[in-house]
Amino acid sequence: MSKSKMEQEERVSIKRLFSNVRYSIAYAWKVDKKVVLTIYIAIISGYIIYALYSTLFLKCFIEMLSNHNVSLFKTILFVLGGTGLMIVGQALESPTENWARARFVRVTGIIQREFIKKASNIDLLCYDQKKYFEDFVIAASQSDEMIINTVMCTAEMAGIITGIVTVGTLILTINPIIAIFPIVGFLINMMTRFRITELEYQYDMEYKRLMRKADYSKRVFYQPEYAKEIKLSSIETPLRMQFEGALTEIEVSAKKIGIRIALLSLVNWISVFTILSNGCVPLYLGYLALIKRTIALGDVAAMNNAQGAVRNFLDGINYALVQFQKVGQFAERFRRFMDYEIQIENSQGTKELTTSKEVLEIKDISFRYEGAEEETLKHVSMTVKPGQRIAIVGENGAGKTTFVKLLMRLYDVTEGQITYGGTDIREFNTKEYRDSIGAVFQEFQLYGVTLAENVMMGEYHKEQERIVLEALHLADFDKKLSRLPNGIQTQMTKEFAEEGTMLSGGETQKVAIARMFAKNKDISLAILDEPSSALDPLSEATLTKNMMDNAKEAAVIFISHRLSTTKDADHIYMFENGTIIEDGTHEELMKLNGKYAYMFEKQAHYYQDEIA
Ligand SMILES: Nc1ncnc2c1ncn2[C@@H]1O[C@H](COP(=O)(O)OP(=O)(O)OP(=O)(O)O)[C@@H](O)[C@H]1O
Repeated sequence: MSKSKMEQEERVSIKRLFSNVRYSIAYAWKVDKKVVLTIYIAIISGYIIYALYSTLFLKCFIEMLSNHNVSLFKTILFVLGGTGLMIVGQALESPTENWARARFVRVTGIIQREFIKKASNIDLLCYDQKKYFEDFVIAASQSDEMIINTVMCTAEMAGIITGIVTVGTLILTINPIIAIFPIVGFLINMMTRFRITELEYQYDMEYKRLMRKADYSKRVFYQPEYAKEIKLSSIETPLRMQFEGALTEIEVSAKKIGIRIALLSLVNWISVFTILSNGCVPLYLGYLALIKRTIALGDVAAMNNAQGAVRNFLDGINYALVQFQKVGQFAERFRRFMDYEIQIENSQGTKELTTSKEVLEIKDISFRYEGAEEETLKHVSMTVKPGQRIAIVGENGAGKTTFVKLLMRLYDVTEGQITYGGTDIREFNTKEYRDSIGAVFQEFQLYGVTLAENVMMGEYHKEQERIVLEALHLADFDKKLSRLPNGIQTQMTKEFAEEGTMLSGGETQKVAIARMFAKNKDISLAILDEPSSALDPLSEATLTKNMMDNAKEAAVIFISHRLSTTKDADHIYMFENGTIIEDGTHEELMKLNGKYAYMFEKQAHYYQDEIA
């Protein structure tokens, strides 16, 4: 996508900015009404007091001094009253803001929790959508601060507007022409400031996008799992080039935008605002008082102060508007993320899942990944009966993993239908449906929690000890377990604890397999996507047998590149380029003498050569 197109996509209309700000305030209000209300009351009161003090107070004070009928005592009392009012105003503003910021820590916590809840539940397909993924990353890092800033900046704006109305009323009652000076200055300043903020935002987005690229290379260099390969290969070169490229692009972008911002700032700085306010207004007031003699000295002082206050207020509004624009733009991403309607993961279903073993029917399904040019799976059909052992074989990229992802409803089919016991799987509650499947995928992770939690893939309670030990036993993990310092309570990975245990690839795969054994449920389908790729031959034989036995009457769908492990399957499907090109038993496929037979013989030859 070209850069200008990206910029266009990032641009948020004024109407949408307002709507985003309203959204953020409503969000903060929902989370903590008291803090929002206190901030508004304190900041608005502070501004009203400041407005009264800097205009009306001064006017009355000068009038009292020029009026010989007012006693000194009354004048002192008046000054003390005004000072007291100002102290109250400041006391309201500053400590309240500090209190609110401290209390916002709680609000931040609530926002982060809601965010994590949503993030942990989003559909897998979101990870494939670049735009959505970027919203996700940015919302994760900025959401809480953005909501707090929205409340603060709108409270400031409300306070300033109230202040302007207060001071403006005074100016209008004395001489409305004075009001023109700060307003003209304000309009010019506002336009330049708005453009500056827009450019800063563009730069910020560009910076974040490029830094993600640079950060990736940085991460690869300091994470231990990459260290070995980096030392033994030249992958460092393209990674460094990518890193350098990103940094250079950041510099170019900073330079280009920097010049534009500097020019606009100059206009902003030589501000007509200053010239008008500090030059023209005093001259005009002097002319009215000394030449025309239409206003009193008290009014001159009050008017000069009043227009100064308006100028300060308008300057404040300028700043608040910039903040307003920023928070409105960031809120756009947070909002898009929070408003995303989770489809698959939240699907509650309309049909009850049966507990009896039923037929799984794949009816002419096709699937295309988001943004992909062509379909990854094309018109695939198959019937899987309870207790059957089904093998899926095929070259890399043939679509085998994608197929099992569809069976688990990690994605929905683009065309066709998958039914279980005659019911479309989209009509079941997603969580319940997935719970009825035991799966081991070729990609697995070891998490920075205890071994027991890694096996249970959730909370672990003492009464589950037997389940965990049995699962690890079936996964051929006993030998390693006996050497772990705290048994199943051993902390895995070194993420949080220096004494955390690292496992080998094969050992980690055994833990992943143990997860399936620990599933304390009578599963209806077992999906094994190359579950033994990292295992030694002895472990592979033991574990394959254990997995098959554990599945009992459940159907097993088994993906493997080693055709020696799949040849005993009841039915074998050979995938190529997203379609099934051959299917049958091992004997039938060998007789067919097609692609399967060719691959099988090649592999058999390889094993024999190896043994010889
Ligand atoms: N998230 C994704 N977005 C877009 N395309 C994808 C995605 N995941 C996989 N693909 C593409 O789909 C095709 C099939 O991938 P899949 O992982 O299903 O193949 P496979 O048969 O399991 O391969 P292997 O034997 O290497 O594991 C590949 O060309 C891959 O690039």
